[in-house]
Amino acid sequence: MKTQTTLNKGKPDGGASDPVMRIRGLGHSYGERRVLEGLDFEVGRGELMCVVGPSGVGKTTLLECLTGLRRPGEGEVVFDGQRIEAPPRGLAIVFQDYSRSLMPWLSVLDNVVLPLRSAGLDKAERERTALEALAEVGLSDFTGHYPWQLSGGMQQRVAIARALAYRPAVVVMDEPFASVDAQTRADLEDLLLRVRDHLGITVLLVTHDIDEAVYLSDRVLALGGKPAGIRELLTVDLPAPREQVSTKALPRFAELRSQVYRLIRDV
Ligand SMILES: Nc1ncnc2c1ncn2[C@@H]1O[C@H](COP(=O)(O)OP(=O)(O)OP(=O)(O)O)[C@@H](O)[C@H]1O
Repeated sequence: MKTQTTLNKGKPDGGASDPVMRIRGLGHSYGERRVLEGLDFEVGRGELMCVVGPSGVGKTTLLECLTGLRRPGEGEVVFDGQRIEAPPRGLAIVFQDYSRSLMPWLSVLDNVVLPLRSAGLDKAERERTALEALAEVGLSDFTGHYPWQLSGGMQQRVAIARALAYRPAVVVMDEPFASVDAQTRADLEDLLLRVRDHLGITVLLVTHDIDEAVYLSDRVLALGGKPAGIRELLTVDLPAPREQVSTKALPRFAELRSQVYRLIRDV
């Protein structure tokens, strides 16, 4: 089992000691509009990195380029030694809108099983893998329910289980907790930290919430400027394990929070 204390992969030049993703000279334009320019950084294996920046800066565009959903205009993204041209196996994506990502006519179990059909597993293996992933997110007692019978937070846990069932090396999440209430959000943040520690996966997460970015991250990637580049790749040197009340009460948490706030505000 990995612990958060071993997961601080940052190097001063934006590199990582054991990189799972390398981003080199990444840039992108929509027509004449230049959105991203000259991004160079690495994501360490097992690292949790949050991407922050003002609205419209290019966070989603960056995630799309990193996952192979969008081909960047310039530069390259290398995942486990292979240049990404399309969404690779070993990389799972979780979006904000769980209500549109789950199939309402399928049970919780079948929603998690569905994408495993292309994974070359037989029916019994698919079910076993899906049940393991549902246990990981604490939903073993709800496998026969339908998504519409669950709360928003539980539905997002199903979406996370579906991503985990693939046994990905990297999970990419775009504002995954933005549509739930504050308490559920805190619970899902802690679930993500537990799952990351337990499975040793790498997580890249876009968020507008500065507290969330500091609380979750090993490093925070702050985007800024027009076109956007890396304003800073900030190492979060908070002790592990993180805990909602005691971690957020630390003076260092407040310092880091102000630092990230300033990075986002001073565009
Ligand atoms: N498909 C597209 N075609 C043209 N312009 C786009 C497209 N997608 C995004 N843009 C523009 O590119 C810029 C960056 O958008 P993006 O969605 O990546 O930013 P963001 O930081 O994720 O924004 P937000 O925080 O508001 O979600 C914005 O100005 C947006 O209007």
